[in-house]
Amino acid sequence: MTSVGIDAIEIHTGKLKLDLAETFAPEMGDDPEKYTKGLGLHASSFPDAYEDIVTMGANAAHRLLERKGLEPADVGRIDVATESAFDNSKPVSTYIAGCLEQVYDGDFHHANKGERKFACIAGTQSLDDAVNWILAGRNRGRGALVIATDTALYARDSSGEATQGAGAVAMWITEDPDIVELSTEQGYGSADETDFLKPNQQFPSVDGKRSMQVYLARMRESLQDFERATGASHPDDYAFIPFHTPFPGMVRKAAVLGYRHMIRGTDIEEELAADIGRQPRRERFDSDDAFEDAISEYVDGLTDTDAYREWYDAAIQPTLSISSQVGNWYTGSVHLARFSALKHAAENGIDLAGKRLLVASYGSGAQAEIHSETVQDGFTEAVAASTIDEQIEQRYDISFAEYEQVHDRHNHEKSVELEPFTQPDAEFVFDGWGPMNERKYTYVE
Ligand SMILES: CC(C)(COP(=O)(O)OP(=O)(O)OC[C@H]1O[C@@H](n2cnc3c(N)ncnc32)[C@H](O)[C@@H]1OP(=O)(O)O)[C@@H](O)C(=O)NCCC(=O)NCCSC(=O)CC(=O)O
Repeated sequence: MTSVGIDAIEIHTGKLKLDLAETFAPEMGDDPEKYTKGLGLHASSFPDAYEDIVTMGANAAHRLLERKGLEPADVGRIDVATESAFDNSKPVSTYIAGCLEQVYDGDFHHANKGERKFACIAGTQSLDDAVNWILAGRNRGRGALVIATDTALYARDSSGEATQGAGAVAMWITEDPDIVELSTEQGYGSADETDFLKPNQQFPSVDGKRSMQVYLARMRESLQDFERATGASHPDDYAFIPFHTPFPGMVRKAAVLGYRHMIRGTDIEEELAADIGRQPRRERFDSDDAFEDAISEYVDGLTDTDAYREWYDAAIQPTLSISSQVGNWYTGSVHLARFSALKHAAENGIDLAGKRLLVASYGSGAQAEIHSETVQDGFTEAVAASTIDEQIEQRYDISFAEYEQVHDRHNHEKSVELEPFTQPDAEFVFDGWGPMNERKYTYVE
């Protein structure tokens, strides 16, 4: 069967940085370790005054096309995933195509453009659409540009303010890809939930604690569904497990439950039995509550074992490095997690070619999806070309007063002017409003 997957990835972070421990925590009256240790977050990225979901997506896509030497004629689809759209009709992909047409001779009139919405999982769904389009043989030799772009802002003085972020991930989907090939097997866990939603409002209504439970429940269902297609999973099957990462602390909770599930009935469970016993089995308990208590106790013990720690440090921790510096990018978040892991492997000489990743996406409302990916020979070179470290390093570090202005600037209900903190350089910028209330963009040399 044709090998289809991700051939190139480019990332654009919002150019401003809010330091959560140094700048945000003191203003909130919080211990900085709530952020760095509890949530696992050091900083959030924010868009500067001239940035938004279109500029971030277009700049990531432009760098990708340039690096791969691609022209508009090579692109058969532009799929944008976002939950920060500002238009209920005209998709963000048309704005991004309009930006790119300013800098290329050709146009994208032949390219199918769309916008996917299902909270954070829409990025993975767009990837899926692109892969299926190629597998169906409808691409006529063209590739698909998939762009996940979001500005994750929460209402001021809400608890979600701790987990904000902004940026875009552009992915190039082709046959015989350089980075990863996607499995055809997938598992889903999907239910009508009200954990996090934005009913015609910019900032989410979110029940943070409940959203954590919904995340874990849907992840469990999707892993079970995946295993119906593939058979039981074992921790040794996967080099890394990139999760959707609203904040790294969420992944910590999901990882230990996934590990418990995967070791049940295996050699690892047997080896750990002397220390922490075997996993509680439901049939041995009189009530659900008693069973749940026993599971909690087992999971607490499991978290402290060397076997678990070593697995977590090798398969999970490397997926969190970018997220911990930039916060939640919603649709882009799981794709940052995959990229962090590949970057870690490339930088540490880990030979991943032929090894597999288990990619666990999630979107509130709520759905989880799990599939596997096989890393390709060209991954090291593809990942080494990224400028994400420099971008993170070069962000302008905002004060709390500046943060308040930036939040207002990007609040759709306020029209606040703001002097940029950074200087645009060879990139697309927001350039005001057109006569039909459309946003306008220019390329700054
Ligand atoms: C994550 C939050 C619930 C955190 O809420 P709170 O502000 O109440 O924080 P909290 O008190 O629970 O503390 C957070 C963690 O830090 C720990 N903690 C607190 N103080 C600490 C200290 N001094 N040292 C070490 N750890 C500390 C707590 O025990 C807890 O970990 P522990 O919990 O281990 O005890 C909130 O920020 C939030 O609602 N964020 C938005 C979440 C969201 O977007 N959900 C949707 C996900 S899907 C998504 O991305 C959206 C989509 O799909 O579209």
